[in-house]
Amino acid sequence: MADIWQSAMDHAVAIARKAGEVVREALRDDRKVMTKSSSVDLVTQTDQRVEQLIIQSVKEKFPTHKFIGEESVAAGEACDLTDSPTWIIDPIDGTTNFVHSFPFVAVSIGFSVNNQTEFGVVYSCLEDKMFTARRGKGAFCNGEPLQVSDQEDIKQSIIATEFGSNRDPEAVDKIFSSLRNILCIPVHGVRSAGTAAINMCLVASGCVEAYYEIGIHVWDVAAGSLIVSEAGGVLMDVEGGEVDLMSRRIVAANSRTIAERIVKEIESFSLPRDDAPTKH
Ligand SMILES: O=P([O-])([O-])O[C@@H]1[C@H](O)[C@H](O)[C@@H](O)[C@H](O)[C@H]1O
Ligand SMILES: [Mg+2]
Ligand SMILES: [Mg+2]
Repeated sequence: MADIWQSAMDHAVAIARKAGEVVREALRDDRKVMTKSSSVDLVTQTDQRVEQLIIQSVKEKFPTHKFIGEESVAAGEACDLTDSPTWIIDPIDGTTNFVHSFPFVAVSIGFSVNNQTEFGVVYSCLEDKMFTARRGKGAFCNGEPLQVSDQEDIKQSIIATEFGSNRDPEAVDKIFSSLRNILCIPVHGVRSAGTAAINMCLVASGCVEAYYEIGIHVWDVAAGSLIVSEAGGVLMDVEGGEVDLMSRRIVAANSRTIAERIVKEIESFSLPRDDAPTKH
């Protein structure tokens, strides 16, 4: 049977590549930096321009589809995930990297129907790596199949995490306490790419055993989650239950063993959900 979402996925790949060109060009120019929720939550005109480019081109081709876009939500639109086909867009994942020319920046596009992610596309613009996954059909990087690491020993593992843009001292204490616990297991190392989407693609590629973070948003991880699971990995909440993409927290790992081991060391906390009715 033909795959009914194949043309949407092809479109996502084409538009992510185009968006990546815009990002690469913008890196050559001066970047005017603005802030959103705090002085360290950055946004540029390129984030906004790329999001509009993606939304406009999808609207032309799929006029009934819905959107959750990082910059549209920042501008006051609702973050509602219904059963309708919905494109979940992070136009630049790694805006702080982009601002500083730190060379990991991604365009992330997830596509959800009936609350299930059907495909995910993460384009790592500066590495020119196109990560894709279609539900039930595997994950790929530039067309080559991806497979998570088979390392089950946490002491032989590299773990990725991020500090995010939360500077609330209580939250920062918990973030550092989790990091300390994990480092002292001890693990081989801890890494931060500066983008949730690329961290997840590193899990899918087998370069790091796990990635966890509290503070992400649905657009950071919608595409990456499918890429991880289709590469054979697992997703979990930081307290060990089922992952909830609206809950702002995630563990993505090569295996249940590594995910559960990390969960034991994380000092969890909660943030307002992305779909909280009072948030916007
Ligand atoms: O704002 P943005 O650059 O799209 O996304 C951020 C990046 O993925 C960062 O690595 C992560 O720590 C934050 O939690 C995200 O919000
Ligand atoms: Mg992001
Ligand atoms: Mg972004």
